Amino acid sequence: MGELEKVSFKGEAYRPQEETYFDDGREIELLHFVYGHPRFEEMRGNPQRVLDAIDEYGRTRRYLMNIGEYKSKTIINLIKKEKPRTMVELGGYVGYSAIAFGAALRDAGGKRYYSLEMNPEFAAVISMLAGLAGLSDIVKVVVGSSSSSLEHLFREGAVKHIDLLFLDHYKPSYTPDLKLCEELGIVSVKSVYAADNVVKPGNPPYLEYVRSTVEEKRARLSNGNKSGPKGNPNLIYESHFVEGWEPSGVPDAIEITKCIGIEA
Ligand SMILES: C[S@@+](CC[C@H](N)C(=O)[O-])C[C@H]1O[C@@H](n2cnc3c(N)ncnc32)[C@H](O)[C@@H]1O
Repeated sequence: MGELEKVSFKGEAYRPQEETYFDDGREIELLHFVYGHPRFEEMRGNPQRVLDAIDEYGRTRRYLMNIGEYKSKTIINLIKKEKPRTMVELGGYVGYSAIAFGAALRDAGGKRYYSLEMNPEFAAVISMLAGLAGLSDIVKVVVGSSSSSLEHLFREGAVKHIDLLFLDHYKPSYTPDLKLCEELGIVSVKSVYAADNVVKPGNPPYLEYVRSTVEEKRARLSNGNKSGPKGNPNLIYESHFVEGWEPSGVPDAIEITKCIGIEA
C-alpha cells in the first residue's frame, strides 16, 4: 500500500466516519435532502444527478458508507469490459452502487441488477432513489439476509448465472456467501467477482480463498472446518487487487476475481 499512500486523494472528501456512522436516521435524512434539493427535477431519470446529490449529502452533512466515485470507476470499467447480463450486489445501503452500476449495466446492454439488502428501511431508500434515477426496470431490490436471498433467487429461477458479483456487505460473510453461490452453481466459468474493502477494514479469509489454487482449496476442505457452505473447490480463479479510495479519502482496494476454468 506504500505506493497508494503517496498518491493524493483528489477532490472533496465525505465527512469523516464517526463512531456511529449509519442507521441513526441519516438514511431517511438523505431522502429529505434529495427530495427537497433545489435541483431535484434534474434528478428524474438521471442517475448521475442522483449520485451527485448523494455525494453532496456525504460531503456536507453526514458520512455515508457508499463505495464513492473513485472505487466506482473501477467497477464501471469492469462492467464496460465484461458486459454482464446479470449482476448481483450483496449489501445495497442507500443505493449508491445500485444506481452507479445499474446505470452502467444498462448502458452495456445488461438486463438485471439485483441489490440484496437486509435492512428494510435501507432497501426502501434504494428502491426510491433507483426509481428516481429511472432505473426501476433494471434494479431489483431483494430484502433479507444475503444468503437467504441468494437461495430464494436461485430457487425461483430468477438468477441462473451471476456474471458479475459485487460483495459489499458484512465482511465475514464474503467467503461463505461466495461458497454458497459456488454450491448453487450460480457462479462458474466467466463469472467475475468484485469485493470491496479488502484493505479497509480488510478481509484476509476472503483474499486467501480467492487466491488459493484448486489443490489448496481441496486440501483445506478435506482437513478442516465442516461448518457453513463447502463451495466448489474445483473452480480456478485469477485474482488481483485494484487500489482506490474510500469517499472519505482513506486508501482502500477492490479485489477482482475471475473464474477461468474448472478442474476435473
Ligand atoms: C457498506 S454498505 C453497502 C454500500 C453500497 N454497496 C454502496 O456502495 O452504495 C453494507 C450494507 O450491507 C448490508 N448488509 C450487511 N450484512 C448483510 C447481509 N448479510 N445481507 C444483506 N445485507 C447486508 C448493510 O445493512 C449495509 O446496508
